[in-house]
Amino acid sequence: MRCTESRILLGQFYPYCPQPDLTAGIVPHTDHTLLTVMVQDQIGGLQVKRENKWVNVVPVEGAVTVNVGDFFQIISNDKYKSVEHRVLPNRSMESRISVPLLFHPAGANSYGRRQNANLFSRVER
Ligand SMILES: O=C(O)CCC(=O)C(=O)O
Ligand SMILES: [Fe+2]
Repeated sequence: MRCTESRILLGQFYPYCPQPDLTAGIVPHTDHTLLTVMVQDQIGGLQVKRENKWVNVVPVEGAVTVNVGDFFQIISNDKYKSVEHRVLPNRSMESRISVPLLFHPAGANSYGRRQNANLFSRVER
């Protein structure tokens, strides 16, 4: 499996949201990636689920955020969990920008693991 051959770079723009209580933002999900590496500005809004609670991912200047994706969970046989996350509607008067780089496995249409006692069966994409 060539883990880093398929890459997608996204530029995401979150304008100020005047009615955040009526807006979903980016709904809770896990990334269907191996890894997601993201830079973001200082506005914030990204949250990860930890011990059943939503926790803010506080932006740190010069730092990248790295999410373990679904494929990492699969090939690690559940040792590393794909992180559930969401983005709240932007309450700041300034727009927010994030730039995630998504790393997907490439070169095969389905993936499984060779260890005994796999927790996951094959996954088609
Ligand atoms: O903009 C963010 O902070 C996260 C975006 C995200 O979760 C995604 O694109 O999958
Ligand atoms: Fe995501």
